[in-house]
Amino acid sequence: MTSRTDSASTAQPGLFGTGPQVLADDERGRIVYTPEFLSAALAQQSFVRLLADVPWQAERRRMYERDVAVPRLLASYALDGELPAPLPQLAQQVRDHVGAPFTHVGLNLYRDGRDSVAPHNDHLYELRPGQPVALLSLGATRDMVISTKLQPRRSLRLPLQAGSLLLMSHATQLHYDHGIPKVRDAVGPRISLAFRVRAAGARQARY
Ligand SMILES: O=C(O)CCC(=O)C(=O)O
Ligand SMILES: [Fe+2]
Repeated sequence: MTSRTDSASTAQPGLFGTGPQVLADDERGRIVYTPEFLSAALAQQSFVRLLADVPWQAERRRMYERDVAVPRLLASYALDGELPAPLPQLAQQVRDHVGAPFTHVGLNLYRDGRDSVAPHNDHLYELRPGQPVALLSLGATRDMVISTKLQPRRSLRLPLQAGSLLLMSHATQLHYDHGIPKVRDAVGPRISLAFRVRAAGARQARY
């Protein structure tokens, strides 16, 4: 059995264009990357405002019977409540583009290359069945690794650029893990916005 690591740039000849790039589209789900979803100016302004204005929280989680610091800062909002600028505008733009009734946004702040998110799928009990997750990236480019859970193995390493939107269908949360690995090289801060349709009665999202 061979294991294949596609660099998205070799797998997708059109990656350097600005239109949507379909990275996967089969029974294991659909993954679409849109590099310049936001204008460079809106991406930069949004990054600066959110970095300054969001009440970023450090959290600890219980893992393997130990309390460990989550290696990034977090915030989350219900989209029908009070939101710091420019979240309402960004949420509307994502909703209009994707056509999904997003209810919540989870924000991640990766302060530098030591911050990360371990490979995971988003918690299914918090997602309305059939609805996608949309990730908007701001600030420094960080790679996301997206790998199938089972054979046949497929793994993508995708640089998530400022202003890009990554759309993952609901099925991808069943069949793939995604994560942002730590990097050794100096890298500036990055913010991601994860738009989700919360299942009725779901408690606070963790991923
Ligand atoms: O920062 C990202 O782009 C990914 C974040 C993520 O996977 C999550 O919040 O569940
Ligand atoms: Fe996630």
